[in-house]
Amino acid sequence: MHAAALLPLWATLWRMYHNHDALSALLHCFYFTPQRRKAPSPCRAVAAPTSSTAGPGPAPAPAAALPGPEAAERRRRCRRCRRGAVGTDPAGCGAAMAAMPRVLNVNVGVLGHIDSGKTALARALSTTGSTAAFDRAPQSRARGITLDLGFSCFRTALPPQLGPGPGELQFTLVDCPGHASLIRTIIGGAQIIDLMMLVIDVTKGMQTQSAECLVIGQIACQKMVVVLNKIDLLPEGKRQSAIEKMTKKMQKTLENTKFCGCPIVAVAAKPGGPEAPESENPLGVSELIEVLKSQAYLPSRDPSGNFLMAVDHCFSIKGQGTVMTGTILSGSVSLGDNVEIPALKVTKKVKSMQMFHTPVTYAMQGDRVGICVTQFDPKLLERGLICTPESLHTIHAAIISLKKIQYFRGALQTKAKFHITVGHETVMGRVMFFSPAPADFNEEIQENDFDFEKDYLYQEEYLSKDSKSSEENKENDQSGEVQLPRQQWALLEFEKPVTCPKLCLVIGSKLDTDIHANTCRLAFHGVLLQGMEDKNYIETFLPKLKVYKLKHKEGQVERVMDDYSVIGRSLFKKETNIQIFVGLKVKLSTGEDGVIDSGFGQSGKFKIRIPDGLKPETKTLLTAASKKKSKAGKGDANKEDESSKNDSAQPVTITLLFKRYVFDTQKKMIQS
Ligand SMILES: Nc1nc2c(ncn2[C@@H]2O[C@H](COP(=O)(O)OP(=O)(O)OP(=O)(O)O)[C@@H](O)[C@H]2O)c(=O)[nH]1
Ligand SMILES: [Mg+2]
Repeated sequence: MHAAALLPLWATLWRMYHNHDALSALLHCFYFTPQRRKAPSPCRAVAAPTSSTAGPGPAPAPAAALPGPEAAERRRRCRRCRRGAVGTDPAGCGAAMAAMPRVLNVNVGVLGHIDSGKTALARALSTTGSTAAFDRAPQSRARGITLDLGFSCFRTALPPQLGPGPGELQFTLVDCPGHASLIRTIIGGAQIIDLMMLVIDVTKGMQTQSAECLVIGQIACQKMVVVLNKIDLLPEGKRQSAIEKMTKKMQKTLENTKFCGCPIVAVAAKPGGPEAPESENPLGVSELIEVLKSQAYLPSRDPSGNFLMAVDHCFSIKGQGTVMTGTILSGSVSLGDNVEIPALKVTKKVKSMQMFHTPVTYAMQGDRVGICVTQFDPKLLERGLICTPESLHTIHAAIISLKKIQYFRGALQTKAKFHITVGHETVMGRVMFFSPAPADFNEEIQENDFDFEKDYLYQEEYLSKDSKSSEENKENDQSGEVQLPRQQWALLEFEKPVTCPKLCLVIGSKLDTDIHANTCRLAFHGVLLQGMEDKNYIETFLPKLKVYKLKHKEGQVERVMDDYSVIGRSLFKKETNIQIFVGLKVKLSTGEDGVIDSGFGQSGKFKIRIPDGLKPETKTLLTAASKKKSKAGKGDANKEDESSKNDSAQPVTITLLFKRYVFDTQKKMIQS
């Protein structure tokens, strides 16, 4: 056909390209299933999420139903992706995107004990690696271990569970270090993954850091695949039976975890070890890829909220600017947006972006993206967070909701210091644990809120089945059962301020424990509910926190004064200012209610008023005791003192109960 004859057709297609509805109509004819073909124009009614990043969460509202600015924003985004950025559909134009070859991205963490072969496995699986992947950094090479997160990827065809249509699935592998001292980096890595591979050296089985990685996975990750590596080291004749034995062992280990029943795959990522030639083919890798495909899911992604990205690499490109690569943890980012580097208090405009080596104008939660800015020295930021300006807060203290990690052997005691990972930073911090008031032990868990109106009970230690106060509680409980609250909290006070998003993950650990001790260093995990930005939070913020200690004092009735008053002792010290206790209610062991009336004498004794009067039997009891005492004391002045010191000699005890709020500057005593 003559080229000139093609011109009208080309002009039509060009017009269609600039007319969203017409283009989708054309694409529908080629690609869509009958059900989808019925979908209305994508700009007016948004189809179910279909992009690389949209998840199975609630379907977005039709743009028409949205308030003015939001609908306008949708249309604006639609125009952008129509320009052809593959896999960048920001939930605005689902139908058009569904027709394009999609690239779905799933982030897979590679975690495990040191030397289990994580990097070898990442290398065996990947087709592309970032500059720092596969231990290419000089420091890593010199030490022969992974020192930082390494990123690499490979692509496969879309597995059936990820929907119909043309497309590819990209697995981004996040190779974590295994060395115990690098656990902070491992925690950071685990927070950006959707799926975890726990690499186990098949000749060794679970090791200390495999267990720690499993704990981190339980906290931060939804799905897991166990990879038994180095099967080439098993004697060929016994290989299969050894693999089966280890598989059973692992199944048992995982029985009580959320990964119970997860797939277990045997491989040799680098048969023959370091000296073997590169040409030696890994074993079991294609089976592993099939298992990974079967486990892949569309993680729930949300473009709303503030933009936050974990930057793992920063470099300059001559003539372009500085590129920061990383994973978007929340929200979304568009060309021209301002982003802040909070650690440096610097704000820059996004000049260009790339995803999967393709220029894009928009990216959202879960995407791996390179963001280019100008006039920024890459040496200033090797790793860290970037975000919507002023969306992160720098805090000196925080209230978190927390749970003890069951494998942590020590007690969690108030005033103890822990290494606290808040989001992506780790600092030392002191903790104070508190629980609901006993009447509220069974209250529903408040996931993302903290109620400052309520009263909370101070705890010397986190309450668990084996904690000291639980033991006491068990003794006092008639059924002998430990009563534990459904939710507990802690106040964290940091040694230096940390910058973090709201509601971020918090992990408390004892990283100073000997790394050769076979013990879990991770102590608790939780969610940050309230950060305190004011440096003077002790004066300005803490008084709002109504955590109380329950004070319990006991003394004895010394003698009866009259039908409506008794003298008490042994409740206060000689030097106590009894005046501040005047008016507080007490209870006698014989059942009468009393009120502290005044001090009595100089030795800490006091007078109690009994508004309803003493019972006759109490009077008899006390009079008999006084007679006995005075008989015993006759002729020996010291003996009265002796007997008054002997508590069991006194038949009637006095109990004083009151609350004192820990952060009340006036130290008021409160009784209900
Ligand atoms: N024989 C054999 N050796 C392997 C295999 N996979 C890894 N290795 C060797 O095990 C050693 C450790 O491998 P790496 O991949 O660096 O282990 P790693 O888990 O990444 O180590 P860290 O990141 O430092 O914790 C290297 O000498 C590898 O060559 C395997 O399948 N078979
Ligand atoms: Mg490694």
